[in-house]
Amino acid sequence: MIIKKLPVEFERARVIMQQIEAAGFEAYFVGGSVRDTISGNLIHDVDIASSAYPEEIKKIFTHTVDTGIDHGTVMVLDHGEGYEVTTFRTESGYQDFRRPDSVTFVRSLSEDLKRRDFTINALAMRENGEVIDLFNGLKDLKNGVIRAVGTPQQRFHEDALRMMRAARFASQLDFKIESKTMAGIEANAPLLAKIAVERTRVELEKLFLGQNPADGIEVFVTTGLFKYCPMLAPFEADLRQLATLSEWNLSLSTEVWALLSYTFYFQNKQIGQFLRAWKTSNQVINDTVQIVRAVTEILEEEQSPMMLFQTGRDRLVSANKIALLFGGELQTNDILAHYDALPIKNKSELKIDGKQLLQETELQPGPQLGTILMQLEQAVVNGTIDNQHGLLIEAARKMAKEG
Ligand SMILES: Nc1ccn([C@@H]2O[C@H](COP(=O)(O)OP(=O)(O)OP(=O)(O)O)[C@@H](O)[C@H]2O)c(=O)n1
Ligand SMILES: [Mg+2]
Repeated sequence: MIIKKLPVEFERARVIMQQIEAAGFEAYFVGGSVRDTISGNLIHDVDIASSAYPEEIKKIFTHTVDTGIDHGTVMVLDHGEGYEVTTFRTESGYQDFRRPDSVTFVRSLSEDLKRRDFTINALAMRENGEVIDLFNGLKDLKNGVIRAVGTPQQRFHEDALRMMRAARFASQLDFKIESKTMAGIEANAPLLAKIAVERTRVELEKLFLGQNPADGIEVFVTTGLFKYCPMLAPFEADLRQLATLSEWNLSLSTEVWALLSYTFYFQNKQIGQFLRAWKTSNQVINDTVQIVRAVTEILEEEQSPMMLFQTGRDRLVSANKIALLFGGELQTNDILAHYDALPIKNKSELKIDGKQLLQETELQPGPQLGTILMQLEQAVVNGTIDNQHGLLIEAARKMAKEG
């Protein structure tokens, strides 16, 4: 097979490949970009594999950066773009199921391709668009099949994350996993526990953000992979329930965590524990807490002004996506119209602050000051006091007297 019209990302990289070839080495496009081009999807990063050793690549090009020299990767800089060129390699001695003990550089493309995870990811392409298909990857790509290269057991022992990748590709590409590969995942699922949680997290997020999350989740649960992920083991039934949902619409990783937290009925504290176990950022934890609370209110059709205010526009959009998955009936636009009609959107818009309260009323520094500020904010958000400085001072004096 020859791909006649290459995406622009490849066109730009061709010059690099031609220079490597002119120096007497081989160079191929490999990995996801080849797979995605053949199946007509957009590509994001172009990976190049070469028979040249890193030192040889560095002699060919003036501008290079050692981005992963130990693994054989050098970045070649060309007109402001960077291209990762990785030497063909085999990896040996996978003691811990995740990182090879040593990387051996080789001169042969087939040695390199046969240690890749799936046939659809083991395609290579010359700079002229000619596809090299040593493992029937093209057929699997056409038929929508995820099949390990060679023996599944070996591939998953080399890197147990590949089992999550299989579930992720099932959703992302809407492909089916071939039966021996599936059996290999079932048999080796416990090895996933050895993988750094950050790596697993990325795959799980991609799974939920793919074309067919229901099928991806089905694989994740049926193979037992979920049992070897932080805090998911008790939730088989809930995960299965998720696999029955349709009209998937998530687009942000935070939405994935909010969906899971909502599904498992986690309270704020549990959301924190859950997401810390998955090593997400504090930002994701905060957003998730707010989104889950909003989903609950939206589904109960009681959107209080304070909830809208505290959730904020972007998180309301996320929350309603989750509510819609669970049969919510509110249009996102209607919720946003309510939000947009709030008297203030942000604390800083309140026409009073602590300093002014101290200067213009008899209030003293201390907890009462904070309480009164909060009550004023609530009153303005709920529309019971207009956001005017004089009115707020007056209300604060009254609160101070009553309090
Ligand atoms: N655990 C892994 C990770 C990657 N690869 C190989 O390295 C390539 C590039 O890896 P990566 O960019 O992580 O994945 P892609 O398949 O390119 O998918 P994506 O589109 O998400 O980048 C893969 O296609 C595959 O050939 C592998 O064999 N085993
Ligand atoms: Mg890639």
